[in-house]
Amino acid sequence: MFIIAEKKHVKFMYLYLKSQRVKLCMLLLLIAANIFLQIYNPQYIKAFIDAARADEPQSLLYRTAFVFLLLTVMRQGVTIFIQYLTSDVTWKITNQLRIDLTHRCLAYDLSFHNRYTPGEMVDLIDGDVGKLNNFMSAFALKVISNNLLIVSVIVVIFFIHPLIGTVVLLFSLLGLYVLRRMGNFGSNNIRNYNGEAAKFIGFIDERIAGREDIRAFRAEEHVLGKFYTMLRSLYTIRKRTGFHIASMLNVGEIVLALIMVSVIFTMGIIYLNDSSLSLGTIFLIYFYITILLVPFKNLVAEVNDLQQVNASFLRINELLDYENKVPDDGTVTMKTGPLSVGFDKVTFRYNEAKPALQDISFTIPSGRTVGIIGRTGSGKSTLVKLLYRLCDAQEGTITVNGIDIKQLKLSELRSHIAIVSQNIELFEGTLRQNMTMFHEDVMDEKIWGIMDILSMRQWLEQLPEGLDHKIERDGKNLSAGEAQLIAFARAFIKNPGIMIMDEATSRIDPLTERLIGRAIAQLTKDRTVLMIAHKLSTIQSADYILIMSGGSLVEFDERVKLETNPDSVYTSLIREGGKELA
Ligand SMILES: Nc1ncnc2c1ncn2[C@@H]1O[C@H](COP(=O)(O)OP(=O)(O)OP(=O)(O)O)[C@@H](O)[C@H]1O
Repeated sequence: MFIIAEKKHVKFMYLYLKSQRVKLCMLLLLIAANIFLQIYNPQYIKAFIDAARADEPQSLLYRTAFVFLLLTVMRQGVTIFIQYLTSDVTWKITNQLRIDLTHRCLAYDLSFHNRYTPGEMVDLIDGDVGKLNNFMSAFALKVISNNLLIVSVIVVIFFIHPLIGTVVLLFSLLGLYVLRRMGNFGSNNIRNYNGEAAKFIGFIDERIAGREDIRAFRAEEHVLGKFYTMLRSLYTIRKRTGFHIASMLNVGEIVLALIMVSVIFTMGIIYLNDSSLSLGTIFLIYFYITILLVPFKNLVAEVNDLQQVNASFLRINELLDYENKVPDDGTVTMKTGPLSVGFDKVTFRYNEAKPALQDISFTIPSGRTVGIIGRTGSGKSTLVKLLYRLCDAQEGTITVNGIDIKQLKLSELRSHIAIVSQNIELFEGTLRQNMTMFHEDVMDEKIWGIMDILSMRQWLEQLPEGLDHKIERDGKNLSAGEAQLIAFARAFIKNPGIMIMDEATSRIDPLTERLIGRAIAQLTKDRTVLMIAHKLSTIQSADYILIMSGGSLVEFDERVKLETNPDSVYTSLIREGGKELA
């Protein structure tokens, strides 16, 4: 009845609290000891006052005062230990939650990533979990202690004087009822605020990442205008929320004041006058009621915290409950080496709009290279996204080595595929870590061998720290071409059965492109390769040609056959001198 936390929070926390049950039991024992000391200690004040009024020997007074002090110090010791244990447990739990959320963000499909910007995800994993951490740290100390303390104090007052106990109980119930009602009221406001705040962070994140284009195309005015509009909307919601919190705190204070006035000043004076209670006992009741006021005030503040945390809970739950459209329930494994790839009547839509891919069917035999061409937006990248299951097709089947890719565990499928694209992501770390993607078991000799194939030895040798060369965040201290060569090195190290090259040489100058032509030939040897290209010259030695247009497959056949067929789209492209397709 007194507990203000909601059932779903308790259930959610239980899932994470389970792993810390031993420490939690210790925590509960310590809280009980703390409350016992808090309730028991004032008895020595009563004993002291009554002994002083009864002219008891001074030694008894000293002894009573000493025990009171000793118990007070003990209580402080227990409180410090509770605080230590609480933060230890909550950090462990919330760190686990952070790991779970990050893991899910990485695992979720493309439509999830369409919905959340990176900034929003950061705000959720860091901001919302941080709020949860603060709440959970306070939970043991405030919610559990306060509720237990309220119950204990009321029970003790009841034993001292049943009528005063009943009045205190009634006021407490009224106060808690009001708090509960108000608690449900504000969480929508706070949820709105948090959602808008996350969007705002996402907006700043995106615009700062694009600062070079913003400056180059003089879009500062638009950015500042949007910044201002978003801040205004945040301010309006915050003002509404602030008013709600302030009014709630005031109502709490009024209820508390009512208890004070009616119980202590009225009833206390009456019973003192008719001598049915001693001064020590009246002081004891006064002391207990002042103890009671503290948890009450805390609970008022807690309702506010709880609203904040309720909104965070909702957002975290939304992320945890997201139905991943790429379920990872396959079990089949595959041999290593080149693997055939088949699409059978595949249709895929990103949203309700026109399908990005429609009724696509083709088979690439293992170890062969297919050059994929088509105009911008024709669906080439979507094709490969489906192959490594960034999203799943709504219709049709995709197979690798004759196995439906949904029957393979995601990690198994992806371990057989490497991608070299024009947008390589580099991470803060060493060159070695960026090439091996943090796999520490890759030997340096292997990396140097790959550098030779990519004609990068000279470049690497002139770096003072060699493979330990520090790459700055986003690879800022590398040129776009160097970054792309690192992407090639990654693919060589992974040594996959299927290679995807999405405009892989677009950022490399023609001389380097020629130099690494040999490397590409080696990289594509004994593998199945899907090579997306905008230039016909890039795919002139491919085994197969696949031409896309508006999400449909226009042509798929062996290159040699298409070249000798005067009616093929491929030959017409060559005839038109269509070296550039996009
Ligand atoms: N994440 C996404 N959400 C919604 N629609 C998308 C998404 N990615 C691509 N599309 C749409 O799907 C269609 C095919 O896009 P896709 O990126 O596959 O084309 P592409 O042939 O690879 O183009 P390009 O040569 O420019 O890279 C386009 O109309 C595009 O607008």
